[in-house]
Amino acid sequence: MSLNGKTAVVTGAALGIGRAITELLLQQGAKVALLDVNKTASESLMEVLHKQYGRERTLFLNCDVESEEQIKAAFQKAAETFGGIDIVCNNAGVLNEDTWEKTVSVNLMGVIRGSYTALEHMSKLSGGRGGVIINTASLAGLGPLPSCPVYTATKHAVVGFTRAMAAASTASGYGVRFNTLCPGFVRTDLFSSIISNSGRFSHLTDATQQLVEHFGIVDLADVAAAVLEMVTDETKNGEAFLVSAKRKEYVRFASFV
Ligand SMILES: NC(=O)C1=CN([C@@H]2O[C@H](COP(=O)(O)OP(=O)(O)OC[C@H]3O[C@@H](n4cnc5c(N)ncnc54)[C@H](O)[C@@H]3O)[C@@H](O)[C@H]2O)C=CC1
Ligand SMILES: CC/C=C\C[C@H](O)C(=O)/C=C/C=C/C=C\C=C\[C@@H](O)C/C=C\CCC(=O)O
Repeated sequence: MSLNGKTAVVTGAALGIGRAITELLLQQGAKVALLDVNKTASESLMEVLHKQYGRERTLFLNCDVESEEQIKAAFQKAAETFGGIDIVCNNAGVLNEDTWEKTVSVNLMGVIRGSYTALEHMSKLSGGRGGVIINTASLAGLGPLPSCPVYTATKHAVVGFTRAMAAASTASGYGVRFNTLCPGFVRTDLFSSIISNSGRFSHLTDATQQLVEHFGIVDLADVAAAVLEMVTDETKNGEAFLVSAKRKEYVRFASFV
């Protein structure tokens, strides 16, 4: 699937993985609506993107994925500006075991809000033209991160939700593919916050460091490339792409039926 003329919405687009996804989608010819709460970082990135891609193919929308109202307004504005939505990356996420309710609200509920709002615009049953939704989980969506049990729970939930939505979409005829991205450790602001944000489990950060040493640090470019593959390969639906420094593979889940 070529991305020329396609429209993407990326949440958490201002920094880290979201920025890398945004820049790769733009390089591939897409138009991108960048949704984020960090206005300073977003405006700084938009200056860079305007110089590189012009002003017509990007749109920054200040949007907190904890707010249903803000998500709906941002997706509506993106659809009106670019004439529809083809690709959504529900990527915004936080890691904080102290403010764990917020972690759930952003990482899990934000992905659910984004997925359901995206379907309103993309589903062929509601006048959309179909497309693909990529939800960002984590390696912590596949295995336990002892210093971050709530973060781990949100990421496991994103994997399960996304796989179930892929099956529901196929059964319903929405024409929308759902896949989940499971990156390993990536040097971003979120990664750097692990020690200060482990809360009552801060005594376990050594165990996390051992996991970092085991899995290594993966490049942002490799993470973004995995997203591009799941976006452009129209055979991919219900997949979880594990991307670490040493492994890049679609996860094989046990089947009980
Ligand atoms: N850095 C890592 O090692 C890994 C990160 N992830 C996941 O990747 C995603 C992106 O994380 P990073 O790029 O590492 O983090 P980051 O902290 O560098 O960037 C996160 C972006 O999301 C935005 N954001 C945070 N809360 C928001 C909200 N309520 N509404 C809208 N935007 C919001 C931030 O302003 C920021 O621009 C997250 O879902 C994270 O859980 C997954 C695996 C590995
Ligand atoms: C330090 C946290 C920094 C960033 C958070 C980010 O989401 C991240 O990179 C988290 C990584 C968590 C890894 C957690 C546990 C790994 C568990 C192992 O049991 C293996 C997990 C999956 C292997 C999959 C497989 O098929 O073998």
